[in-house]
Amino acid sequence: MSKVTVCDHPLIQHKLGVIRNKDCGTKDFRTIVSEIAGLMCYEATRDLKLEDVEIETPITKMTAKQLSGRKMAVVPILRAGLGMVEGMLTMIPAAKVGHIGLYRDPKTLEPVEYYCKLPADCGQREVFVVDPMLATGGSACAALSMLKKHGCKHIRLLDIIAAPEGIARVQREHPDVDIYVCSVDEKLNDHGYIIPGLGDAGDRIFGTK
Ligand SMILES: O=P(O)(O)OC[C@H]1O[C@H](OP(=O)(O)OP(=O)(O)O)[C@H](O)[C@@H]1O
Ligand SMILES: O=c1cc[nH]c(=O)[nH]1
Ligand SMILES: [Mg+2]
Repeated sequence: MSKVTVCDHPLIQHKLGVIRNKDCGTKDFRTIVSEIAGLMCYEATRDLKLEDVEIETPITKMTAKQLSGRKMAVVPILRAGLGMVEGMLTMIPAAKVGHIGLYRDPKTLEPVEYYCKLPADCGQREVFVVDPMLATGGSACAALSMLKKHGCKHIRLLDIIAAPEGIARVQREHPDVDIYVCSVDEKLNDHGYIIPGLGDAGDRIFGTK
């Protein structure tokens, strides 16, 4: 069963409070989403493997550490997930970036696919799927299925805010995928929006409403 980690670091929780506020404008919203993504990346990479490496400091020889596990990839779910890419790459600059285009049909709430471009070797990589919102879980589950069809076997899902319904669906359909969130909110409203949430993340990042 997917492990759910709530990233409860005070800096993350403070920043989350700022972007939830309806008066937070596009510029600040975009900047802070990126900052939160960087901090979430720190939590979501905590168990990466290290190996010893012999180096020489300006003073003496020593045994240092370096990452030894799989190479990494960041995969945003378009559009809102794009807001988390830069923050992720500040922490893991060598990661490749794939893109999955999905939007949620406002009437049916079903995800509609419109784009998929992944690194050729994504099956060998540790994949970090990023999207600020996990609501019904339809978009995340569709993205995870697309990645698995392309051979990805080691996937983690990072969402800033999740509804309990979305977490339950990912756990049911993709029990091998661990989930990292900053908050598990109360519930969904009749239109599939997270309560209290922060509204439409894509619109707030790109200023489209
Ligand atoms: O869990 P779900 O019920 O599928 O909802 C979550 C999805 O909805 C939002 O995207 P949206 O469809 O608004 O597309 P956008 O990023 O282009 O705004 C959000 O960024 C997720 O991808
Ligand atoms: O609350 C929600 C639900 C889905 N997508 C969003 O951007 N916000
Ligand atoms: Mg949207």
